[in-house]
Amino acid sequence: MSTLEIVPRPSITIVGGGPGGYEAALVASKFGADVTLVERNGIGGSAVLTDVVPSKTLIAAADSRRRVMGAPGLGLDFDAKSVRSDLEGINQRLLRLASEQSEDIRRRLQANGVRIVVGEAKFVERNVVEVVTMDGKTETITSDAALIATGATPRELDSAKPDGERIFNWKQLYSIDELPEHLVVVGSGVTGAEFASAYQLLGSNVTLVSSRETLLPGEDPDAAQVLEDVFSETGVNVISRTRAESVTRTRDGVRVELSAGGYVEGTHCLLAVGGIPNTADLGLEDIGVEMTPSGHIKIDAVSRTSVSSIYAAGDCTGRLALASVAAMQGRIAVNHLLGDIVKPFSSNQVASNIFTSPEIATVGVTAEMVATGEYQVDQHVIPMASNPRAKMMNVEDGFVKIFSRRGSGHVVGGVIVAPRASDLIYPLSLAVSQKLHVDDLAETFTIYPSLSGTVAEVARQLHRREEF
Ligand SMILES: Cc1cc2nc3c(=O)[nH]c(=O)nc-3n(C[C@H](O)[C@H](O)[C@H](O)COP(=O)(O)OP(=O)(O)OC[C@H]3O[C@@H](n4cnc5c(N)ncnc54)[C@H](O)[C@@H]3O)c2cc1C
Ligand SMILES: NC(=O)c1ccc[n+]([C@@H]2O[C@H](COP(=O)([O-])OP(=O)(O)OC[C@H]3O[C@@H](n4cnc5c(N)ncnc54)[C@H](O)[C@@H]3O)[C@@H](O)[C@H]2O)c1
Repeated sequence: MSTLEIVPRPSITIVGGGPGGYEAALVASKFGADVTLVERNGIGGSAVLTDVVPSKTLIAAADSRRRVMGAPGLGLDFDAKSVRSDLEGINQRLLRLASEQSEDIRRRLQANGVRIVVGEAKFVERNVVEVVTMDGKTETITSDAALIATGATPRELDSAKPDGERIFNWKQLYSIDELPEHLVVVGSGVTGAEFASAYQLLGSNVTLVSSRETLLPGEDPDAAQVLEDVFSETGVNVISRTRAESVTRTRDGVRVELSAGGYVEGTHCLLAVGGIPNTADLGLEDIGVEMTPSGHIKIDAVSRTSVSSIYAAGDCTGRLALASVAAMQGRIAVNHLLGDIVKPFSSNQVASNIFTSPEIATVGVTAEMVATGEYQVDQHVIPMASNPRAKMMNVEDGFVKIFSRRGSGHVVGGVIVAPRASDLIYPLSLAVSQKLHVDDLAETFTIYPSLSGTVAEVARQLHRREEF
């Protein structure tokens, strides 16, 4: 049951202006709530200003360089080696795009009647938030309900402090004007893999320090293997099964001490060792909001915390740290608290993409769930290299994999490793969320020739004849 059924025009305070917060604000104001959004930095949050938008814009430039440099392989005759990356220009463009997008969202929120308060929020009671505004004043906001969407901050190692000159976290990277000659990336999660891929494609030498056996722990192992092979072919030096013990400055670069012994030197270092939730200074313990040992806010499937009038969404909750998930959780929270029909959040339907070259997109059931016996599936894989359009485009790496539920034939998951896998995954995502059968995919027209033809072909291979 919703908490606000009997309030005619409920008031909602939203803390955090990232996708978890701003999406919820738009839905709540559309349904007539009186919405105040508090943000201490910029509207759009880290997603727009420092994380998703800047990194994907950098990657767009890196991927364009890859395609230009690969053009002689298609029969175009020019000196592809002379394509130089103007990092200063790339960074100026991506920061401009991020700031314009932030401004677009701010305008949309204001046009929808959302009141924006710039400042740092803290709960002083369950229904009272105190905001220290930019000019040092304190504003007190009382509301019927609240949504916390405060995101996360890069994790730091005591022995490797980012200085924004040679040692960086992912938010500081965009101040570099000259392309690093040798970038050492510490951490082989999604952030580390994406930046390693991008900087190598822009022209840097890249060393990736991975504490794990394989890249991208937790992701589809076949996809991680494709990326390892690509890294090996393109010269990204991966040092596995060793942690960075410390990172220090040398006279003209950095030195990374490794736990397995030895060290690696480079000109710059990126620390991509995960994030910690922004929940420490919100006053949540005092008002009874339960947290996990890692400092994330505990929520249920409709984003409600242990206090029924307070909801939480996004990276501060520790569920799949994705902008799309934050936005979905925020929408679910607002729909629930306003008494609308809500489909509870299901991680088994989330689609995500790793923006390396090639991209790695996944949806639904994972290889790990299959391996642990959580799901009984049939699966089929077809390499991209066999696709006619891929041959025309000189695409050699990647594959399409589909998982269908054994017995019923419904599509429950899939993986696509290909250029623009982020776009190609949509039919599989639709199939998973709408419980489509492999035959539905198989019988749907695709374009000839197209990369999506392989999606339909994999589905055809999973067709089972009726036994009479
Ligand atoms: C390098 C990188 C690339 C990524 N790329 C992708 C991608 O391609 N696709 C994808 O889906 N996800 C991506 N992610 C993940 C994505 O950035 C996060 O999942 C997303 O930002 C979460 O949104 P959010 O609303 O929870 O938090 P955020 O976007 O972090 O926003 C939270 C906001 O809350 C504000 N805030 C915090 N505390 C307070 C307070 N006390 N008072 C007022 N305001 C406060 C912060 O200033 C911040 O603006 C990436 C992450 C990283 C690190
Ligand atoms: N394209 C996208 O959607 C996208 C892009 C980037 C990040 N994200 C999301 O953000 C979240 C965080 O990802 P992330 O990659 O920043 O963090 P992560 O926690 O997933 O990975 C960090 C990695 O660093 C390793 N590590 C920690 N300390 C180390 C050390 N001293 N030396 C070497 N390795 C060390 C960890 O073992 C881990 O594998 C993820 O949930 C991810 O999905 C999404």
